[in-house]
Amino acid sequence: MTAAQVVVHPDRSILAAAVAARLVTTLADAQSRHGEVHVVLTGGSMGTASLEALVASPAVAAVAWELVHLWWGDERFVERASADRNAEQARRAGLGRLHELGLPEGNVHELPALDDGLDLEPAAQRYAEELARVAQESATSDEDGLSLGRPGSDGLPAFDVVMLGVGPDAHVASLFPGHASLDVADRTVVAEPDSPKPPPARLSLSLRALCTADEVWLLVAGEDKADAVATALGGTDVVEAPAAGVTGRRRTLWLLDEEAASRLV
Ligand SMILES: O=C1O[C@H](COP(=O)(O)O)[C@@H](O)[C@H](O)[C@H]1O
Repeated sequence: MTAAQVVVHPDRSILAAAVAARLVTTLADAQSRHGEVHVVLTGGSMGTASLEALVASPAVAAVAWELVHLWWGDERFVERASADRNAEQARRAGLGRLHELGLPEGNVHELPALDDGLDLEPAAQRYAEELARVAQESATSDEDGLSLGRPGSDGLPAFDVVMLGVGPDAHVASLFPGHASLDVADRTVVAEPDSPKPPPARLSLSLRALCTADEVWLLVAGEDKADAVATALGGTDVVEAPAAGVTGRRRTLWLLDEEAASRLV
């Protein structure tokens, strides 16, 4: 477990630009060490704003997008084309630009949607299988004995960066305060049938899965999140503030705007 580091930016648009710049640098750096990289995206206000800033930045072309895999930390279990879906919001934020730069369609790993014809639990299982399949492939050597990427652990690819938004109730991904999904330690993907924030049916990476990343970045802007930030960083229990329980193996970064940081002491 790593101690949290806090970086505060003046406002949400500078925060989004700073996240985009940090992502480009972190991925280019990671690629110089091990080629293939795995990033977990977040939905929500800051996830979308950061993606918009990323695709608008000339520096985005510094990443070898053909070697990037994108995952989602959580998803709303609604129809694929619904504007409620984090993946659809990412498409609307300009994900297509990354495909123009070489990101293969097959490297964008969306969580299952309602119209895939699965119930919630089997849908969670299907994403767990997708994670395990790609983890296995990444660890496999080609004919020259070179592996494409790094071996992951426990059915997961080696996540370089996990990005997470934080709700006003201190939820992350679709892990909500007091919910049973927080206790799941034996699965990488959990089903949440009763989210207090609509829509109710959701899928989420488990807390254990999120914490396998090299770097976890919590992206938070706005005065309405100030209490959640202060509570999570103040040492509150994970059951009360799920955001308090997510840490990266090498780094845990809280990237805030001044409003979100306003109640930190
Ligand atoms: O429901 C969700 O909420 C969080 C935070 O969203 P925000 O709009 O309040 O920033 C988000 O990170 C998560 O992915 C999403 O499903």
